Parts: sequence; structure tokens; C-alpha cells
Amino acid sequence: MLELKRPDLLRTQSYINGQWVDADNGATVEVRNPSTGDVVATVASLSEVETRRAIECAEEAMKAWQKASCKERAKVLRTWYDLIMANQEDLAKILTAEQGKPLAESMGEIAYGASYMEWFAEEAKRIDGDVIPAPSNDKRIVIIKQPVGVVASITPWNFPNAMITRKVAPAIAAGCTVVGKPATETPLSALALCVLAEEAGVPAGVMNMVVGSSSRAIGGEMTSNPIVKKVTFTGSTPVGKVLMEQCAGTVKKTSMELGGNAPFIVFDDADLDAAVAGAVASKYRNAGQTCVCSNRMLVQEGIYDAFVEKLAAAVAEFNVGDGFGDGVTMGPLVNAKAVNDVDAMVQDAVDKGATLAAGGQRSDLGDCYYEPTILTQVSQDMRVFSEEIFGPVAPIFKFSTEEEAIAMANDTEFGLAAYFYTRDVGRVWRVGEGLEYGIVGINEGIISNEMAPFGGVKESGSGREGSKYGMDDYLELKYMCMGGIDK
Ligand SMILES: NC(=O)C1=CN([C@@H]2O[C@H](COP(=O)(O)OP(=O)(O)OC[C@H]3O[C@@H](n4cnc5c(N)ncnc54)[C@H](OP(=O)(O)O)[C@@H]3O)[C@@H](O)[C@H]2O)C=CC1
Ligand SMILES: O=C(O)CCCC(=O)O
Repeated sequence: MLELKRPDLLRTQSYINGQWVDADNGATVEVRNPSTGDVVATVASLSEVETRRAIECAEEAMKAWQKASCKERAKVLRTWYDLIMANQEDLAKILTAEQGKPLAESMGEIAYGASYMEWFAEEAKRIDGDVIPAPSNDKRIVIIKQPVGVVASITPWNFPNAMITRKVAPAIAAGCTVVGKPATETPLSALALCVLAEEAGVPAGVMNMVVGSSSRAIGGEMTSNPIVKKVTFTGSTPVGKVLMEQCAGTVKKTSMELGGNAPFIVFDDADLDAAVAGAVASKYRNAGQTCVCSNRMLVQEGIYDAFVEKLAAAVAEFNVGDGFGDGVTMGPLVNAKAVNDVDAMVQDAVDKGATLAAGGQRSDLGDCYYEPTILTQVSQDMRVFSEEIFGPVAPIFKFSTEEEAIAMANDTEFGLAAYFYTRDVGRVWRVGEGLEYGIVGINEGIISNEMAPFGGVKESGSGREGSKYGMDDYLELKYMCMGGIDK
């Protein structure tokens, strides 16, 4: 049983137009703690009819919300930020219970998620227009920015809080209204955010959250309903492609934060200890379940053995266990299917000749645990080179030259995050510019924060979240041609 200071944050109904609602047909779905398999809550499971209702309410609410002054919108978001931080511990407990990550990581995610509220509260006041020269003196070209309209947001289970705030905060700051759908595994964090939205003064219908296990039905409604003007999604590339196709029918705007296959390159001249610390942070955060987790370690031949040895020593210090356990540094994967998927990739590598320098099997802690793993003697024909692992497995590839490292790094359809470690300033520029990625960590393993633009190129998606650029995805430019100026 979850002990919360505010038990009312744990909700089992969806939130539509300021009301807590059940499914029309009474359907429910269980939320389980991956650490223990225990049922944390049984939540209402809605579908397309209720989604359509939520979208219609969001359209109605948009009439007033888009006219709220930027200071009013900023104040609501700032209050929401304050409330999230005031309830950080309860929200973190809810997150760990449904997702499994260690409580300290959940505390970090809540603060990270809240930072988008704070940031976009500030940015709400900076939705500047523009006046630009016209081709003749009798005209002026005036640009204004207006909210794009009703936004549908579909988010994954790996960051049940922050992936929502990163979308909802700029949308609401811009004057849009939102209908959200969290992952079926992790609806509780999403619903808790709605409790605090209401307390912060977010008007009814501006923020709606539809929970349901029929993601195709809910997503189908969101992508086909002409009221929805924008779909923002974080999740797998295959699902992102389906949503983009579905959105084509009504020509919706889309933002897609999709899969990654991040290279983590260590050159011979790198600070080895810093590189190992960065590798641990970027690889094993959230048990390897983030789209910016380093997927392939590429290590230059002169430093290879020393890097493997130090990384293996660091991994041996991990304390794997229940996210609520004292001193636990790595929790379970999200479900047993994820463990099977990760294990199949490790087996594929071992069958093709890889050597295990650490881990390499399911843990006896429970169905959802996998040992932190390091693979050496790996080659490019193995699945771990080309596919997103989404688990605590580090394959360490060897390279000789800078050109080879860049070519290996770019040899993927993905282009979200990349990392490299070197002390050569010329190489910093050459490699930084040569990597075909939206985000590059240079001598740094942790690249996400609310002030930086997060997003990918190639099949990792489109659009940017966070930073001064993150608002653009929720705004339309309108050009007004002012004539009759010269007498
Ligand atoms: N870029 C990232 O951050 C993420 C990448 N992934 C990658 O995807 C793999 C599979 O994870 P998975 O959870 O299945 O990711 P999905 O892409 O399937 O799920 C992400 C979100 O999309 C929803 N969804 C799934 N199918 C549809 C659909 N047809 N229409 C509308 N919404 C849909 C899910 O809902 P529901 O939960 O109800 O099915 C969830 O809310 C991972 O192993 C990882 O490689 C996964 C999560 C995040
Ligand atoms: O995996 C994701 O989709 C989110 C990445 C977490 C982060 O913001 O760093």
C-alpha cells in the first residue's frame, strides 16, 4: 500500500472537462508495480467515444483560454510548478510504484518534469511577433503568433511525468488546450498531474487526460478528429510512423520524439574516468530505458581494454532491486516482455560471438529484472548495433580512426542523441559537426534539461521540446499584409 501525504493524488478515473470520469462501459485496467508484480491500482479504461467527448470539451475551452492574457497563462503554469514541487515526494512514490525506477530517480524526474512548467511559464510572456520589411513602401509585413489549436498528446511509460509536462506546458503557455493519453502501464502519474492542474487554476477542459488500454482506438480518434490540430507523441518509431500516416488525412501538425540508437564514442585522448562516469549515467539511467540512452559504445583501440575494465568495475557496484529499496541504483524493466526483448538481443550477440564482460541474463530478483550487462567482441551484424536496446546492456565496439568512428556512429536510420569524449579541440568541432544527430553530448553524458532543445533527425522524429524553440511547435505564424500606408 502506497503511503502518501496526500492520498487524493492517487486517482483511478480519467479527467475530462474538469470532471473525474469512468469509462462509459465500466471497463477497467490494472496498473502493476514491475518491482513486485503487485497491483497498485485499478483504473478506468476509456476508449474512442470518451476521447471524442474530451476533444469536444477541449475545443470549447479553447475559446476562452486562447484569450487569457499571457500573464494569466504564466501564473497558472507557475502555480502548477509550485504545486508539483510541493508534492514532489508523493508524486515520486506514485511514479516508482507504477514504473519501477529507484525513488531517487523518480524525485529527479518530478523536478525535471516541473522545470518545463517553470520554463514555459516564463516563455509564455515572450511569444513575440515581428514586423519585417515589405517589397514596397505602401505595405508593412506584420507577423503574429497564435495557438495552433486543440493538441492531442500521446506519451510513453519511461518518463510518466516529464514527457507529459514537456508537451503540456508549452501547449498551455501558447493558449492551446490538451487531450492527453498516457501509457497504459503508467497512468497514475498523469492523473496526479491533473489533480494539481485543477488546484493551480487550469480551467476545466484546458487539460484533459484519457486513460485506456485501447491505444489504437484512442489514437485513432485523436489522429482523425478534425478538431485536433496537432498531435505530439513520444514513443517508438513504428508507432510514430502510424500516427503520422493517420494524421495525414486531416493534415495535422505533428511533433515526433521517436526511438534512438545513440553512439557513445571514446577517443584515445579522452579523460577515461570522466568517460566511464558519463557512460554509466547515459547508459544505465532508468535501467537503459530512455531514447537518449547510449546504445552503442564505440571505443578507440588504444583505450579499449582500460575502458572495458573500468566500466565493468563501475557496473559491479550497482545495487539492483525494488525501486523503493534503500540505496537501490537500478530498478526493474517496465514489464516481462521488455526483459524478453532485451534478453533476445543479448542472446543474438552471444550467438554471433560476443563475450560477456558483465551480466548477460535475467536476474533472480523477479520477472522484470535484467542484470546490468556489458558485451565485448561485438560486430556490426549483431542486433545491438542496429536496434534500440531499451535495457541495461552496453555493447562495446572497437574502432581505429576518427573517420571510422563517425561512419559507424552515423550508420543507422536513427538520429536522436550522440555522445563523444575527447580532449582535442579540433576534433570536438569535426566530430560535433559530423554526427547526424539532433543532440550531441561532448564530454558529457547527461544532456537533457528544460532550457535546451530536445529532438532528433532522420527516423528519430521531428520537432523540438523545451528551450525557447519548444514553443514554436504549438504556434502558428500568421502574416498580415498591411497596405495603404503611403499617401
Ligand atoms: N522514444 C521513447 O522515448 C520511447 C521509445 N520506446 C521504444 O519502443 C519500444 C516499445 O515500447 P512501447 O511501450 O511498446 O512503445 P509505444 O510506442 O508502443 O508506446 C508509446 C505510447 O504510444 C501509445 N500507443 C501505442 N500504439 C499506439 C497506437 N496505435 N495509436 C496510438 N497510441 C499508441 C502507447 O499506449 P499504450 O501504452 O496504451 O499501448 C503509449 O502511450 C521500446 O522498447 C523502445 O524501444 C518506448 C517508449 C518510449
Ligand atoms: O526517452 C525519452 O523519450 C525521454 C528522454 C528523457 C530525457 O528527457 O532525457
